[in-house]
Parts: sequence; structure tokens; C-alpha cells
Amino acid sequence: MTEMPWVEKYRPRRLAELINQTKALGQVKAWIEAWLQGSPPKKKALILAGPPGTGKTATVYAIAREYGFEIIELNASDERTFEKVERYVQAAYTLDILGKRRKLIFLDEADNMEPSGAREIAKLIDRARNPIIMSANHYWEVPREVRNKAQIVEYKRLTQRDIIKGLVRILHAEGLTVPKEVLYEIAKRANGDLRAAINDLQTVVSGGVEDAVDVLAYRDTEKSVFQALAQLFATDNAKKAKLVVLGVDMFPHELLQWIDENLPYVYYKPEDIARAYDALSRADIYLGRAQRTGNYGLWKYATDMMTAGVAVAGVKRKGFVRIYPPRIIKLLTESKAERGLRDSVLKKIMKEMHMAKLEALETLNVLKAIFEYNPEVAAHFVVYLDLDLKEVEFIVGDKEKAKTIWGKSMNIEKKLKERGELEEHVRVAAEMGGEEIEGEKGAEEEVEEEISEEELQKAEEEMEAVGESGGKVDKPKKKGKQATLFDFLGKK
Ligand SMILES: Nc1ncnc2c1ncn2[C@@H]1O[C@H](COP(=O)(O)OP(=O)(O)OP(=O)(O)O)[C@@H](O)[C@H]1O
Repeated sequence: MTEMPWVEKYRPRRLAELINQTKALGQVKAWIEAWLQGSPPKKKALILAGPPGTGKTATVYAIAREYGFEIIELNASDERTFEKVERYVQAAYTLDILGKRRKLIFLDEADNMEPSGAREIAKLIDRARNPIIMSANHYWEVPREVRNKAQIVEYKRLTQRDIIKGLVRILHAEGLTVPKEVLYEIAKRANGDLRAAINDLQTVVSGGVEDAVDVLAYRDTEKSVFQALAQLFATDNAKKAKLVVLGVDMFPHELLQWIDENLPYVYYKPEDIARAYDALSRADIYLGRAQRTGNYGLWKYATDMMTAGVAVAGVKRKGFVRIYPPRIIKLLTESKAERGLRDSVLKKIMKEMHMAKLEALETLNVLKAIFEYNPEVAAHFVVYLDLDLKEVEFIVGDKEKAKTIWGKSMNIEKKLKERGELEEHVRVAAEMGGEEIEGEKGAEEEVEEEISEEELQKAEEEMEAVGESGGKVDKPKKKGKQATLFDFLGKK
């Protein structure tokens, strides 16, 4: 079961619970009280500016709770934001007779605003009859016309002592303890970001403290990749998705492995997972092409595909998502028996779905997520791929779940037999696979997909479209008659 993220569970409910931001809180309180006393402050908007994870958003929620505001939370990077703000800006902030609560407008990411949106927001601030609070990591990147109309409140980077205080508070509430050294390590690495520290603590605790050394060792070298992926998987905004990986010190193909590993835990609908993997395989194609031609300009498209393309692929799982290091590293520690099972499953995927090994590996990752969360669909795959119980156990990684899926697959097979349709099922499955494979060798060889100049041009337009609209990427059409998960899900 997915546990609630601790950063949400322990979001400070009252201002007094906020650690070490006394000066900032004093300014916010004075400003909000001016509204309540019937004389709105001269600057009708506030900008809470400071490093991530220092309590800006938490302040807004605590203020709302203590002073009885309803929060209208909007993201400043969303182009439609100003239309939405417009709706609330004119509403009176006083309590009305129907007992509705006064509204406080909260605009996150004010440093990520489009220029046209900024002009509108600036106009709206002038007309505002409700308090508008904005939040930004980089004050100077908030558009000037907005900055000029807002009062700044500075949030300071939290100290290691502050971080430890926050972590201990949570451990106390959870009735847990972790070794002091682990706590110090987390605090040291958090760089003043309590949100990152709390996420690290939850990761360490959920994996068992024995795991802590590994997780923290990774943090040392891959410091920002955990944070970047957590942000990537939290956003539906294509532009933000592209930005969050900018600071990651990694080659694109390494980043791709990390995304690949973690993606099945983020999406839960098979069609969304498949869509995200489609974006990832496009990225992979660009990387291959860059490698072959030496045109490393293609890395940009690859990175855009694996970030924006993946971020907009569908509905994400809510709750805390633990980020895992790439499977390739884990594979090295796989036992011989596991390797054997993996290879036999891969062979079946390659044979039935007419895929090359690399694609079959990706498909196996998708199957893992499907088997974990969707036993009905999983059972159809068992029949289709003719898996045995041991292989099902290997895919789902849990004996009980494997039995459930197995039971369902037996039922499907029984029904198909009864209706004399087993052969038909196999025929349909074969059709999905398309033409006959050209022997074992053909299936095992990695297929090199060439892309033409027109395709590159199209990719550029595609990525621009993703960046601008934040909308969904069109599912690229697969060449040939290879079976895809879409085919399977569509035909089932
Ligand atoms: N000063 C603080 N006191 C107590 N808890 C805090 C503090 N700062 C952050 N936290 C914890 O970290 C979580 C994230 O903090 P918050 O959302 O307020 O960060 P933020 O400053 O708005 O970051 P960002 O700029 O990335 O939006 C909170 O839910 C809370 O659990």
C-alpha cells in the first residue's frame, strides 16, 4: 500500500510549528492582519522568496487555517492561470452572509511565469480584493512588473540543526528511531531543504535502516538525481519536467536508465505506462542516432522526450514515490535462478511479441507494473505469453499475487477452451505479433531504427508542441507489425 508522503502528513498546521522562519512569519502575519482590519496593505500581493523546502507553501496553508481563509492555489507557470485568478480577484475577501470563507489566492512558482501571463497578473494585483501570495525560489526571476507590485518576504535556508529538529519531530510522531549518524547524514546532504530531508528519511525508513547506507551512498554521487526524478514524476507540466533535470550531472543515457527504472511505479494505468515507455523509446532512438552520427545535438530531443514526454503520459499515482537506482545495477546482484527466469520470460516476449531483446526488456518492466496492479490484464498476458507459475512469480515478485493471477489465467484458459476459442485466441495473438519472425537470430538481434531528416524535423515540432501546450505527445506509430502493449490492451 502506498503510504502518504510524510511531507504532506507533517505539513505544519499552525504557524508556530514552522521551524526557524520567525522574521518571515512576522511579516506575513502583519500583512494578512492589515487585510483583516479592513485596510488592505498598499502592496496587495506578497512574494515569499527563498530556497526550496524552507516552509513557504507551509506558511500559506498555516495562515489560511489560522485566519480562516480558503486557499485558491494556482500554478503561475500555467498559461491559463490569469484567467482563473481573474475569477477570484474581484470577489470580496470578507466573510459573506452565506458563511463562505474568504479566499486567499496562492500562486506557486512565480519565477516561472510567461511574460504575457505576468502582465495580466500585474493588472489583476491592482484590482485584487483578496490577498494574493506568491512563492518563488529566485526572486529576481519573478517578472519585474509583478515584483514591483508585491512585497517581498525572505525565507532563509534552514540550518542542519533545523533540519534535524524537523526530522526528529517526525520520528517521534511515527514512534520510530534511526541511528544518529543516518540522521546527520540526511541533514548534511539536504542542503537546507527540509522537504528533501523528510523524503530521504521516509525512503531510508521504508527500505529498512540497513538499506540506508546504500541509499545515502547513492545520494553522495547521484545527489540530485533522486530529487530531480521526484520532481519530474510529480509534475504534469512539460516545461517544468524539462527544467528539473537540468541540474543533474549525468549523461542522457544514464538518466534514461533511471527514468526507465522508476517509471512503472509512477503510473498505474497500463495504457499510461505504455505511453510513457513509448516516449522513452523515442528518446532511446535519438540517443542511438546521436551515438552513431556524432550529432550530439540530438541529446536535447532525447532529454525532452524522456522528461516532458514521460511527464505528460497520463495519470500518476498519488502519494510517496520511492526512487530506485537503475535496475542495471540491481541486475548485477540478481541470483542465477532469477536470471534464468528473466531470460525465459524475455524469450517468450521476444517470440510472442516479435521484439528485439532491448524492447523485450522494456516490455518486461511494463509487465511488472501491470502484474503488480492489474491482475485481470496480467492474467491475459499469462495466457498470451504462455507463462508458467514460476515465471509469473518472478514478474510480480510476490507469491500470493502470483497465485491470484495464475488462478485468473486458468479461468481464462478454461473459458476459452470451453468455447473452443483457444485456437482463435492464439491466432489473434499471432496476428498481433504480425509476420513470422525470421528465426531466433532475427529476434535476438537489436534492431537499429534509422530516422530520416523529416522525422527529426517532426521531432523538433513535436517537442515544441509539448513545451508550449504541456499537452500529450502523440503516440508515435511503430514501424512494421511488431506487437505493442497498446495492441494487446486494445484487442484484449
Ligand atoms: N520551516 C519549516 N518548518 C517545518 N517544516 C518545514 C519547514 N520548511 C519545510 N518544512 C517541511 O517541508 C515540507 C515542504 O515545505 P514547503 O512546501 O513549505 O516548501 P517550500 O518552501 O514551499 O518549497 P518550494 O519552494 O520548493 O515550493 C513541508 O510540508 C514541511 O513538512
